[in-house]
Amino acid sequence: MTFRFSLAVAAIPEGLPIVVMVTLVLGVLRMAKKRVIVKKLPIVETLGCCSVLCSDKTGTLTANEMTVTQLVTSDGLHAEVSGVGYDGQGTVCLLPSKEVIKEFSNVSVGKLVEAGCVANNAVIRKNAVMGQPTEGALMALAMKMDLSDIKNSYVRKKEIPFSSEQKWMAVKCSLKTEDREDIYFMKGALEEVIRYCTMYNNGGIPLPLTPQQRSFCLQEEKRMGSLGLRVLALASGPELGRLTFLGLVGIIDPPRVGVKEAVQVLSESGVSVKMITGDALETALAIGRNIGLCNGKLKAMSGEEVDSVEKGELADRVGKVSVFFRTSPKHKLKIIKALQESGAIVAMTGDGVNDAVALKSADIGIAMGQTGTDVSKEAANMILVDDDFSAIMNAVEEGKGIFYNIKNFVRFQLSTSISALSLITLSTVFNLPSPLNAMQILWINIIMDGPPAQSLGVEPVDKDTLRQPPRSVGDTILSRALVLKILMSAVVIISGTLFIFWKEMPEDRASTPRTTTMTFTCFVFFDLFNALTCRSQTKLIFEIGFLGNRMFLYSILGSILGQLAVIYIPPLQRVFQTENLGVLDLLFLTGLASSVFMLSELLKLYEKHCCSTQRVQTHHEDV
Ligand SMILES: Nc1ncnc2c1ncn2[C@@H]1O[C@H](COP(=O)(O)OP(=O)(O)OP(=O)(O)O)[C@@H](O)[C@H]1O
Ligand SMILES: [Mn+2]
Repeated sequence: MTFRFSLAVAAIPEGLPIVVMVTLVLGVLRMAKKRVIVKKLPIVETLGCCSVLCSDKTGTLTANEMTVTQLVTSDGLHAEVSGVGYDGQGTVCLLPSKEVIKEFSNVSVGKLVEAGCVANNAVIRKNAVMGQPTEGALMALAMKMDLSDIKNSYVRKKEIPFSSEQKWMAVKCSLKTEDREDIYFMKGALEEVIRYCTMYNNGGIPLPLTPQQRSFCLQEEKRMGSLGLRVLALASGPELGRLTFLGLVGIIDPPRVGVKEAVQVLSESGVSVKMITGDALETALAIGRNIGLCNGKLKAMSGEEVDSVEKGELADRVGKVSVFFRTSPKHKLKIIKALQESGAIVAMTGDGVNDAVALKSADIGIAMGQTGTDVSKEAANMILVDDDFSAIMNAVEEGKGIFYNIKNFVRFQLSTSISALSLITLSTVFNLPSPLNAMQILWINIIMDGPPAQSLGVEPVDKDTLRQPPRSVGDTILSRALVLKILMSAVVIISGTLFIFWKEMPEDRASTPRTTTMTFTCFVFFDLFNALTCRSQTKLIFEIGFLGNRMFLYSILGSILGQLAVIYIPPLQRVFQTENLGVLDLLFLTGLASSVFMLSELLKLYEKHCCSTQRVQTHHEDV
């Protein structure tokens, strides 16, 4: 009865859920050290399957530190703006004359900057922006022209707030001093703003907006956009739909440091990075090239196009596109859904309220800890504490590593339990005395589920594994190759142990303490050698190093000492029904048990050799 019971205990891999849990938790802790907060445990593992990373541009790929660097008025004056930051240092110079402009010394530039300052909700205090950085940049521009106080000479009567769908905002004001009619100030994407305009400003005098004038504006917008600038159009007038177009400002927003490298590493490890932005085509392309998206071979798609394409067809097309521009939150969601439909596991990074829906529906939603909005952090299941985009790379590697470690663990555990089970089944079937007694099986079970097994879960994972392409979600842990390897190890362990059992069996076929002690120790040694080779699926022990996993060393050492205690300490001898073994016995058992290790290492060598010749062959075919 006890025997059957211990058998059942041994056969159930109780350690599996624990090791999965422990491995995931340790992964989460390691990621926290790299400044990534994971809100749900299983996300860590999902990261290893991530094949597409969609990213919002502003604030994620770029620093969200916006500065106006140039402007064009509707009557064709160009000016450049110097100085960064929000302390009002810097000047606005007309080109090409380099004439410095202050206040309304140039009416057209003055009106343009005034509109940007009045249609604005940002406040600059102590050299820092409170509000949207885009608006902060326009405030800083006004400060450079000594125009920032002009906002106070108006009373605001109404605001039509900005939204990502609408892509513009406007305010309705009247001058405090005079009792004149109301005036609207509007800012936003050029194609939206210009729809509300009938006139354009020419040196302070409104003239009808001709098609030539429109095309001039579009051309200027493209020119600024291709420099990677975010372009905003400005207008003012007595009524929406009867506005006077004032001009364009170009706002620079530098890419974050390390983004370019991170994009490259991610692409090399099989994660394709895509940008989804609300900005215009040229801006998106310029930034995309700048950060090395898709090696500069960019294919773009607009939000409108996303809407117009049939649902099924969209899934086929989104995979090839790497830049989505002029998108609204609705489009972001559609793109994510289409990518998922095409079989991709999608991660999405974003910082804004407008990214929240997409973050929620992506398989992995990633928010920015410093600059991100609370809504985006709430919707995400992972947060980059320092807004460091390259931390995603570490997180993906962590995800791959964890799957790999769990696989090693499963291999070890299954081969042990299959061996123990078969040994006992065989001896029962052939009516032999039991090779292991109940206590011994329980001891084996402790090794199988306990420290040596658990420490496989914390094996440091080598770079080669991490650079492998993301696995598909359909991949099972127990692939055919793995099952074969497990069976092979089991066969070696069973035959070795049975051999010892047979060799140590006295003539009368009644097993003595020496028989079981030898068999028992043999099995335990086999198990420890098996654990050693299970530390890696592909690498030889010399490549990963004997000392690479400290936890593993300690637990193996502990197991060996434990085993010796069980054999040599009298009270334990009584419990385990063991007796002293000679040094030669131990050496012999060690030699025999190492065979399972040798065999599996040889198999790794062979596989390596095969792989490399195969690679050479395919390489030749490529040529
Ligand atoms: N405060 C604002 N007022 C008026 N228009 C704005 C403002 N902020 C942005 N825009 C316009 O709306 C467009 C979309 O901005 P939005 O912030 O929605 O982009 P997004 O989708 O978050 O993309 P990304 O963060 O990648 O730039 C911008 O290209 C710009 O033309
Ligand atoms: Mn954004």
